[in-house]
Amino acid sequence: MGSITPPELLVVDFTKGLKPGSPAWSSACNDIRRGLEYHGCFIAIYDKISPELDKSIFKAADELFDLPLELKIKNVNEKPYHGYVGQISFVPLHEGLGIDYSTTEEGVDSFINIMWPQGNKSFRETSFAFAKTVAKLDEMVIRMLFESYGAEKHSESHIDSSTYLLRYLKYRAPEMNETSMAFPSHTDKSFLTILYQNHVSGLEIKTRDGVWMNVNFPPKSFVVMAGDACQAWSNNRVLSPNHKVTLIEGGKETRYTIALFSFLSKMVEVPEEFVDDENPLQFKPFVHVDLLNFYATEEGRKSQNILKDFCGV
Ligand SMILES: O=C(O)CCC(=O)C(=O)O
Ligand SMILES: [Fe+2]
Repeated sequence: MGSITPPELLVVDFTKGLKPGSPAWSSACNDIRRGLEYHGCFIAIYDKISPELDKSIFKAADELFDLPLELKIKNVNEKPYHGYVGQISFVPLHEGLGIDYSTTEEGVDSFINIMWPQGNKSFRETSFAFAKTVAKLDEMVIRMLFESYGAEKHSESHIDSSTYLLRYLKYRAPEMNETSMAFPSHTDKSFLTILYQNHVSGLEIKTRDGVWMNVNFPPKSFVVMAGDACQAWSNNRVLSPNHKVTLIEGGKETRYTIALFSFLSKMVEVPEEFVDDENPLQFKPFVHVDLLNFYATEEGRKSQNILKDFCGV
């Protein structure tokens, strides 16, 4: 696919009220699919985050990371990479916390009960509103991606079985002589990941040609990225791209990213639409959290091709 990779990330504009069946809808479906196949991600222009919510989500991030470490480490989850991450010697700039089931009141409340037992109304409302709003974008992308593969009959049950992990991610500016590598190269284990950043850039993705590309977020934009589960679902058509975060050396500002990761509570399996004589089935059905559990093992972490090693036919 190398030679036909477009040099820039595709941009899909969701602000024009895409009507299902309209020519603009079909062309957006096509761009979503091309974006996820070529680069494994695309830029979504989506204006449903109001200026107030934009302000309050980064204020919420400040407030959260300012909590004492003893409290932050209480953000634990039996699912790997869902809770507190930080204090890692080779990733010194990074800290993250996760709210599982963030589009449900119970999910947000159980996080708040640990961090602020006395309650925190503004953090609660901000996190919940942000997660719900971005989950709507996730749903739209799923519908459009499935439709572009003629697999639309599977989108409703997929959306019904999606759960959303909201992660607050912080990368402090490097000090003198400190690494500017803020988060090492990896692929996400989610189905989709949707990223929203403050004004500090740093995300890079690796193209199919193996070239690292800086990602710039235009105003009101998100990066929608495929995770390994989406690559498996698509029988390897979609790319789950390697990506990393690098801060500018000498930069003084903190990068915040608010990320929404979608996971499936039903089996991840390749729909029959992807399989024929020319495209034999490549992956066995699997339980999504088992992919995370595999990645948490030494074998999984060392794997150069996690899908093949975990669920390859
Ligand atoms: O901060 C970012 O832009 C990327 C975060 C990321 O890749 C992750 O948490 O998986
Ligand atoms: Fe990631």
